Amino acid sequence: MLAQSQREHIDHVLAVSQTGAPPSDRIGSSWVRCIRDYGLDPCRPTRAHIIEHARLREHQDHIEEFLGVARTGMEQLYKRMAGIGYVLLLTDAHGIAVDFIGNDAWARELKQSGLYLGADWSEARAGTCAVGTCIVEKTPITVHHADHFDATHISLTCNAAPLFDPTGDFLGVLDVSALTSPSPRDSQHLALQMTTMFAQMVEDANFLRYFRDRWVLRLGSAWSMVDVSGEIMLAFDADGVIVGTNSGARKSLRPLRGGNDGALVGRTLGEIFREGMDSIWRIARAGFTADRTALSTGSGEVYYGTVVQPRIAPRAARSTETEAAARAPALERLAGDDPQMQRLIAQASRLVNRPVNILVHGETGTGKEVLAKALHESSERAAKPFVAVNCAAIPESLIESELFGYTAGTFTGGRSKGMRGLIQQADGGTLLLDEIGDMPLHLQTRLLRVLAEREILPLGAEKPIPVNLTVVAASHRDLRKLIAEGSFREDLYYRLCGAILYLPPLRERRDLDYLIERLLAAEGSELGTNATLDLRARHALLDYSWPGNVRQLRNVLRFALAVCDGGTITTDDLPAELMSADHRAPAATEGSEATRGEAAELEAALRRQRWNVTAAAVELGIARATVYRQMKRFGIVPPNQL
Ligand SMILES: Nc1ncnc2c1ncn2[C@@H]1O[C@H](COP(=O)(O)OP(=O)(O)OP(=O)(O)O)[C@@H](O)[C@H]1O
Repeated sequence: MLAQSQREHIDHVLAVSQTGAPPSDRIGSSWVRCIRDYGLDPCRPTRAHIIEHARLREHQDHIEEFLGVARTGMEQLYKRMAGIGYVLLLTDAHGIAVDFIGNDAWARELKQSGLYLGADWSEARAGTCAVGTCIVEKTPITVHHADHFDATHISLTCNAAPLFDPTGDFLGVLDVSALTSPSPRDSQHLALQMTTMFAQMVEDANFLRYFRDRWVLRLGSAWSMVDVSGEIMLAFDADGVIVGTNSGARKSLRPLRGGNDGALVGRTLGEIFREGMDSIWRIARAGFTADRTALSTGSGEVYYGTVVQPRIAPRAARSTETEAAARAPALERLAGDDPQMQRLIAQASRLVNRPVNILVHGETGTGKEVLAKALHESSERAAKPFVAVNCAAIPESLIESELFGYTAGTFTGGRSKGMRGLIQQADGGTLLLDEIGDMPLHLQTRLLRVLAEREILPLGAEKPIPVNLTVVAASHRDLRKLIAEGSFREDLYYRLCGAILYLPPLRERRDLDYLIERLLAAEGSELGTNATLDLRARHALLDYSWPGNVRQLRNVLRFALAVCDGGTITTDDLPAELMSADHRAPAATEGSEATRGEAAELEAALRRQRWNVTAAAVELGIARATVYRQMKRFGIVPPNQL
């Protein structure tokens, strides 16, 4: 039976929803959304929905590392709010309560009202509520008593503030709620302020954890408060380039020149503050005890700054000349005179021997493994092992034992003896995890532990074994997209990408000539022959769009060297594909985009099927002959034939 107050509430919601609400009325707009967009019916009040334990675990797993940081903040906040009857919820971006602190004495009532672990407070499920509406609006909000859409919730009062991750992506919501409260909305003013303040503190703690290997410039408008509550935080590298910003920085800072787009990452601190980099290094050197230096922005704001030092100090900033001298030959050899590659080599040189994990991103065949190897060879770990694991090539059922190893007796039959896993084999050196996007979710969790704890537990073992390695992960897929789809763990992504290196596709490189010469010499010496290209053949190579990137170029040259007559490669020695107008480099827009997609899809299927052409043909639903034809067209060669 509905109470009189609930019936009146339903009539009110229906009336507002029919007349509509101005956009400035966040509660009314949400009511309209509930009916029009989510098809919720105010006449059918529904109890809070608590998801089952296994699903809750999945939601928690996705933001495991963040949960640890948030918990500390929540405990501090709870100490202040418990005495006045509030409980705390932390939800993920979907509105699922992944952490909760409340008074056990009211556990039953809290669970019934949905102020509990596992409750689904998305707007689409629960109607207008602090968490759900905060997720839509992305600003702090109080949803008090009859502001709620669903008549079941009108005795609750809830205050919510959004949480963003260090790259500015929405992460979840901090919520402070009570089962009962005084009627005036104003009674919630302080609770909302506290919620917003602690959300900011949790976000900033997460930011400092994430950028613990970087310098972080903290700024505040009050001189004496900067150390304890820097409102603005900017993480930067040895060149003063901004690599991360907190919400405060994104809200308040703009570049001195060149626009209002607010994008700060990638710019230097000198482009934001009038004082330039020298002042900032002075603050960094001075440490906590010395005077804070004032920094002013383009809009005339003055902030006081302090610099948080990296956990392990990266090398000090270097001038461009010493930088060039410091470049390692193994990295230098990767490219000729191409601006994108030169930038990448400079960036990679700075990463050598730094305690950061590196993520290499690039299309298939662009040289991700070659780059990882060059990083390894340039490092002080060069004499130690370099182990490359292709996560897409190992069948899912074997990845775990291959990576982590197993003790004797774990398996029977051929594998009864026990084996050191690939991670352990890379101990002291570098582990390349190629096609990391293909790693199954449950192994991502185990890998995360290896990276966090620096130890592994082989299958069947009782005690973990310490490991010391540099991890380079590589992918041709957009990992952020995989995170959004739920197939890649966000916390693992953050662990892996201490730095991201983007390898350009071959069609964008201006050093094709250099690569042709290098590969021709390398392949020639391997085949015990040498040959030069005639003019037409060289033009054909230079004009082609190379959907299979450097790998395809290498295969084409190897083939040409093997078949050419009399030490000269002519167009007759090149695949017909290179002469077709479809693949001329200037036309490398939409058409070749599709072609590259095809090449990548074909290669991925072949890897999944361990280069069994028949199985790949079945998977793709095409004839075997077509697979062979396309392999030839894209220059895809099985590893054992390279
Ligand atoms: N800079 C380079 N110089 C010489 N050869 C290169 C270079 N980059 C790539 N190659 C050659 O191209 C081929 C593909 O390189 P690699 O395996 O590193 O690419 P990848 O991006 O890791 O490919 P995938 O995405 O398929 O794993 C290899 O045969 C490699 O030797």
